[in-house]
Amino acid sequence: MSDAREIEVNGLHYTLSNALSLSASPNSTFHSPSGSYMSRMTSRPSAKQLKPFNTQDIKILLLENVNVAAREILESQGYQVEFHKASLPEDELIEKIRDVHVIGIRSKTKLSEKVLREAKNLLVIGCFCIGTNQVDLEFAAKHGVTVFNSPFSNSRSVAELVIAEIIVLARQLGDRSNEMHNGTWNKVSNKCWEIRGKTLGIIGYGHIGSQLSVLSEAMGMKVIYYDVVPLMALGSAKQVPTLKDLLKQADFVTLHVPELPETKNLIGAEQLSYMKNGSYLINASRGSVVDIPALVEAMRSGHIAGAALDVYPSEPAANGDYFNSTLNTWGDDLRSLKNLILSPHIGGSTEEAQSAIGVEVGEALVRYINDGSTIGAVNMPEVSLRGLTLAEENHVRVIFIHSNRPGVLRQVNSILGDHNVDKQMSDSRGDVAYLMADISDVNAGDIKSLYENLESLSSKIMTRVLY
Ligand SMILES: NC(=O)C1=CN([C@@H]2O[C@H](COP(=O)(O)OP(=O)(O)OC[C@H]3O[C@@H](n4cnc5c(N)ncnc54)[C@H](O)[C@@H]3O)[C@@H](O)[C@H]2O)C=CC1
Ligand SMILES: O=C(O)C(=O)COP(=O)(O)O
Repeated sequence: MSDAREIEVNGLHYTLSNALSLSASPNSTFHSPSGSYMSRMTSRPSAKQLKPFNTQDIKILLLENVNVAAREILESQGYQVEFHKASLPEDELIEKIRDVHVIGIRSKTKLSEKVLREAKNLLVIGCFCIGTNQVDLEFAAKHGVTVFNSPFSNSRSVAELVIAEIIVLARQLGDRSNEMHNGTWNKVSNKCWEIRGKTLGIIGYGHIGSQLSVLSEAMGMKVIYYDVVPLMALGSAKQVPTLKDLLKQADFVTLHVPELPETKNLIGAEQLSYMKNGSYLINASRGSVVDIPALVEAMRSGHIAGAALDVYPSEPAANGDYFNSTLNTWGDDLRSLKNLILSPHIGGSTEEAQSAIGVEVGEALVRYINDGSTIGAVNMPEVSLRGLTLAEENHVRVIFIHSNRPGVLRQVNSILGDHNVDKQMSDSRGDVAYLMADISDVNAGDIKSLYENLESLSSKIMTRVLY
């Protein structure tokens, strides 16, 4: 087209001629992944695929062996995807994050303020896991960077691991297996128990805790739980009013809380002392939740008969010979204990969980990049508009992320007001607001001025124009 011009937005070359040419003939590399739940929910035969910019330009960095399902979804959109098996050291991460529009991580990569400050082109973060404690969510939101996670796709895998650990601890199976590997036959029943009729105390009755509740009752356990909010008991489980009540009654205590300032060392020497003599502790939540030196003492004294740890205050960034005393000073103390199961943060590491997470977060990223939808975001208001249709030519979708303060909508509407505003939705979360508007009668030249006028508002955090 004769009026083809380029502007640069977040380091992306934005070809204005596409605004008109794309509505009739969507780019062949630009389609929703087939089988997508959301696309089945939202697409109509005449739905128009919005195009934010030249998709070849979208640079995505995937770390920590994010599942191949996600890579396929992102590559099928024409985005440039760089994949790494491990997490990156901070200096390398900073170097790489400067250049990318999207980053996909799991639980290891720390996206701190220091790292995010360098991420000048970043639009969106995908946490291909449940936990989002590794990301400075507030800093990201204040800089217009939306964060998605997968809230429950690995919950079942964690619950199943914990079921296995309860039985392995009750039967001292880890020790017996180690002995056999070393050539020792040691047939004992002393302090080996059935789990039937024993009490499981679940701390944190969310997605994982409640799933575990159902599974453990099916095996004949009694379930009590403690949570900071009142929650409906599943089956015959009972919520107890205090953590101390739970610790005093449970034979097995298992932790399923997020990493928060309030959950740091939630289980320390005092809490361990409330636990029943000969009881067991399981932690597959976050390493910061248990005071490990206190646990070592409680196990050495025999007060705690066994424990399973899947998570640690410091975890290696990659697989290999790294779980040594340089990483955690108490490493050797742990290794010397009997009936202690140590696993390398594998609670969510199953084929089923990883591929489901890959699809879920991969699709959320595509919807955000292409349509601006924040449904499922953990740090932004959730906003979405129905898609544009092919019949709606010369329409653009404007996304304006801004400081949540009085008067902004009036200013935005006076900028959009020269066009017909077909749909508009806005919502806020704390200090940040997210506005989406579909406007019609927009020609290629208008896009640049729309963009520039919105960018000039002092409330602006980020402007995107999709067309
Ligand atoms: N080991 C692994 O591979 C995995 C570990 N996780 C960890 O498990 C955690 C829990 O996961 P979900 O069950 O999906 O989370 P969730 O958000 O569904 O449930 C967490 C529950 O903990 C409760 N809670 C928060 N603070 C509490 C406190 N101080 N005391 C008692 N209860 C409190 C909340 O009210 C909520 O009901 C995640 O945040 C993540 O850190 C999650 C997946 C895999
Ligand atoms: O989902 C979570 O929060 C987990 O802890 C699992 O993390 P991972 O994907 O194994 O790094």
